[in-house]
Amino acid sequence: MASAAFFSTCSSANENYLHLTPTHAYAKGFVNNLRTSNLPSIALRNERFVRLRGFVAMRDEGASKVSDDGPRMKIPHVLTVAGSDSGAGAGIQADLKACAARRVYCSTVITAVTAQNTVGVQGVSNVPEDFVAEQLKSVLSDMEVDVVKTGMLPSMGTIKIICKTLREFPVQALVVDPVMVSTSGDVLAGPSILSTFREVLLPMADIITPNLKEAAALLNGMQLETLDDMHSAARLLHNMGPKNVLVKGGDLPDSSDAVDILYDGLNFYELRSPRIRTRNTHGTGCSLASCIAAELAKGYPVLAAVAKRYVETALDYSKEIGIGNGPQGPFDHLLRLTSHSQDCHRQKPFSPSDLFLYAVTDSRMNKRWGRSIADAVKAAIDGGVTIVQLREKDAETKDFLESAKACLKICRSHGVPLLINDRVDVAIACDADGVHVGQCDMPARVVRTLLGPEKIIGVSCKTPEQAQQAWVDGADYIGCGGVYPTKTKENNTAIGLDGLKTVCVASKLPVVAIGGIGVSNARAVMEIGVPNVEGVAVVSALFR
Ligand SMILES: Cc1ncc(COP(=O)(O)OP(=O)(O)O)c(N)n1
Ligand SMILES: Cc1nc(C(=O)O)sc1CCOP(=O)(O)O
Ligand SMILES: [Mg+2]
Repeated sequence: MASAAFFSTCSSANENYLHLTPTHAYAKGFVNNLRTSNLPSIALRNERFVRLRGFVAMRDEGASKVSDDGPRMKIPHVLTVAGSDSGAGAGIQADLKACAARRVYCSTVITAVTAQNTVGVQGVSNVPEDFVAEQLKSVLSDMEVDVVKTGMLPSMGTIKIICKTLREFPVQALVVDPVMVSTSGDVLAGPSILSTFREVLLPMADIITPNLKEAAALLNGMQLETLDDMHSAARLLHNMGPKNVLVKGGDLPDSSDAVDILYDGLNFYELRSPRIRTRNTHGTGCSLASCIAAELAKGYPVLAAVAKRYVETALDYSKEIGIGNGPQGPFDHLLRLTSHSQDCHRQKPFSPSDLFLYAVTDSRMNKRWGRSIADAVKAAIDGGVTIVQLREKDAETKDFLESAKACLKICRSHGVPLLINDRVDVAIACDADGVHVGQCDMPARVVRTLLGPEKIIGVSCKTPEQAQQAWVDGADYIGCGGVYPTKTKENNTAIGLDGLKTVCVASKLPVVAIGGIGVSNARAVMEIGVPNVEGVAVVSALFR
């Protein structure tokens, strides 16, 4: 039965849950209690970002405004300044789709219009520089842009106008994708702009994202053929002024992996992922840069923002689509173009906001209530949980697999991801959305190899070092706890809110807090003041 304390929480939200099952009602109580605390968390993200970037003043708009017509939530906003691609695989069109996929608003300033398809670029018409300036002013003077991302900049004048306008309307970050040559090999910005690029734009950039050809062009034709060459290029480009350099090694010969090098002036990070063999790679550079801009706009630091996984997933997903007859096709940014009839049976791409209310099942608790795992999961989803993990420590493998399949059906039909605790074999067998592993389970790096780029991987972490390793291993999020003492997991040390904060600050991945969390203390967890706490994971508060 639901407790009196619970109902007092609910009645404060003016809702009557007496007709609901306890799990359903408890989940609703969480959602109501946390929903209001999510707004400050967005505010804190923006505040932290401003601090990270070294700006003295907070933007005075804050996270949410209250006007006569109700509250207005601040939405992360990227402005892309780039060329239009009539084939819509790259340029402005790719940027819009990538930002939409990352759930960020995207406004556009068009610098050139290209007649382009999967064969190549048939024509280019530059937008007059004055009109680029006018578009920039229209957007920046009115809308609260967080991050500007640049793509095709066809003339020195255009580059100078952008830099001048950004000095007048400063934003939190500038992402520069130094587009010079299209994937088809057509020149989009000639050598005449190189010096302006180096001298004016690069010093203002928070991150630049050249591929090997672009890095070579910026470095006067330097040969880039090995990983060592990429390290040297990143260092030399960093000397030109950008705060971070991402040299993309997709074109590196003789490499089975796609390796990018990120250099922040202090450390090199080798970002390695399996090379995805597909013709549909047109627009990957624009999309990755937009994705980075989108994550920066949400408040993530640069290292976490370099979300290669999104582009990998989209490429992997789009291998079979056939658009156009040329050698390089566009990919499916929103993962919506195929499997029309089975939309509800396909996995959605992971979003950190999925972690908001994370239900972890417990076979003993379900048994005590005499209900199946699937019934428990259904009730939790009806109550508003945003992700489910099946943690069935006592179940026989065969029964676990059957339950997992039943739960997956329910979860997919509600758009809620389903993860499996510990058992990678069960996850593969039922095609679950991912796996959650602890420090004594299969290493996340091995799990990633087994599950591929599309699946969600979570790792339990109690220390900053473990959080760093989870990121290196290719996890999507970390579970951090126990925040409070819990009876659900034996011999589990509680790290408290301070311990949680220490791990979150070190983590480049989104975090879900776990351990002893209930309706009464969930808000305190969400409000610890770090931007990457995305939600709370609970067992007994939902299922006991
Ligand atoms: C979201 C989340 N965080 C942490 C854990 C704990 O995982 P682990 O340390 O592997 O312990 P067990 O759950 O396997 O006992 C979790 N399951 N979920
Ligand atoms: C499964 C689990 N992992 C933890 C960790 O600290 O990693 S705490 C925990 C149990 C959480 O259960 P409850 O919500 O009932 O306290
Ligand atoms: Mg485990």
